[in-house]
Amino acid sequence: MVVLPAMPLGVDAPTLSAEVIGPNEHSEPDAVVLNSLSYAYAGHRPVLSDLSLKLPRGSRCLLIGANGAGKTTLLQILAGQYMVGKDAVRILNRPAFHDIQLTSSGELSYLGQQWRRDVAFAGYNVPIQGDIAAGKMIFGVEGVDPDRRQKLIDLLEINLEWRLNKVSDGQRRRVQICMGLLKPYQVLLLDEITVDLDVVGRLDLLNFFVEECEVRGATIIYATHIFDGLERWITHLAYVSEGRLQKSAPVGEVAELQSGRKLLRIVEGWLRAELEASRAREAADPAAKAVRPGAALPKQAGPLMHSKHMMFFRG
Ligand SMILES: Nc1ncnc2c1ncn2[C@@H]1O[C@H](COP(=O)(O)OP(=O)(O)OP(=O)(O)O)[C@@H](O)[C@H]1O
Repeated sequence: MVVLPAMPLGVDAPTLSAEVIGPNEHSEPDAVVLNSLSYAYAGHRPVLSDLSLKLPRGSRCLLIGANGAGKTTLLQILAGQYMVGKDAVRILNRPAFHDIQLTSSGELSYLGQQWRRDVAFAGYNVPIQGDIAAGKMIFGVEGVDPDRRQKLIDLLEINLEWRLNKVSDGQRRRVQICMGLLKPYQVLLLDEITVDLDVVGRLDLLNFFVEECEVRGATIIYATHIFDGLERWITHLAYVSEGRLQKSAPVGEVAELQSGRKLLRIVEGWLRAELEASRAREAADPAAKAVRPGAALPKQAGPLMHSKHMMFFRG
């Protein structure tokens, strides 16, 4: 079945002409599955508790939560950087941590905080502060489809002569994004990657992601605090609060999102309600602060530490 693409951001009419595929149109297993995932850092209370989620291929999921809610932690777990049970996190029906091929092949790509300092590509991190030409970095990646590479260079308006130690933050970020997208990933995890881009660059990139999902069936999870232009971009939403997934659903099933209100205002309402509830709880019982998700455990509370979860980190 052919499904018309979502209307690209910033333009008035659909521009994709290729045959496209929407979420749920594939017979393959879900691209991302969480089964009662819980996670605690060493010496801390669980930051994530009992998270379950299913994202079909082709979906674009917005990951929402207040500062410290656990978005980065969740993306890093999905990226296979922390060891969790083989069934707790399945990417393309494979265990995220244990199946090293997922990242080394580029099928699973994570553009996150470490990546904002370096370039993470197919599991390797390359420092990006040196006096290197953008073209040398981009063309240095082997096994890349030349058409895809040129498309990304054009899309991101990259000048191949740029010296990476002498460009602006936004220009450097464009090169990083290009590097991260060169291989045709199946699952892409984005942690606040568009903060430095100007509005046109950001909207063009978001439209490119729509095409990636609808034409290739790629799946994207995007954690951000910038909601401009995302109302028509997202297909699914996941809201993390108090260590749990408070909402996770296709956008069509989230009543507030059908109201026509700006996403910014809707999320503001959720986060303000969360903050007020937390303040009220802690005013009634000051000890509640000590049991917040992710709070440090008292030193003598060794038996509570979930140390078997925390011994392995793949940076
Ligand atoms: N290495 C660590 N050791 C212990 N606690 C950590 C570690 N990294 C993060 N945390 C804690 O885990 C919680 C979740 O952090 P995380 O970075 O995942 O949140 P976030 O939702 O991405 O926040 P933000 O929106 O500010 O980026 C926070 O309380 C944080 O202090």
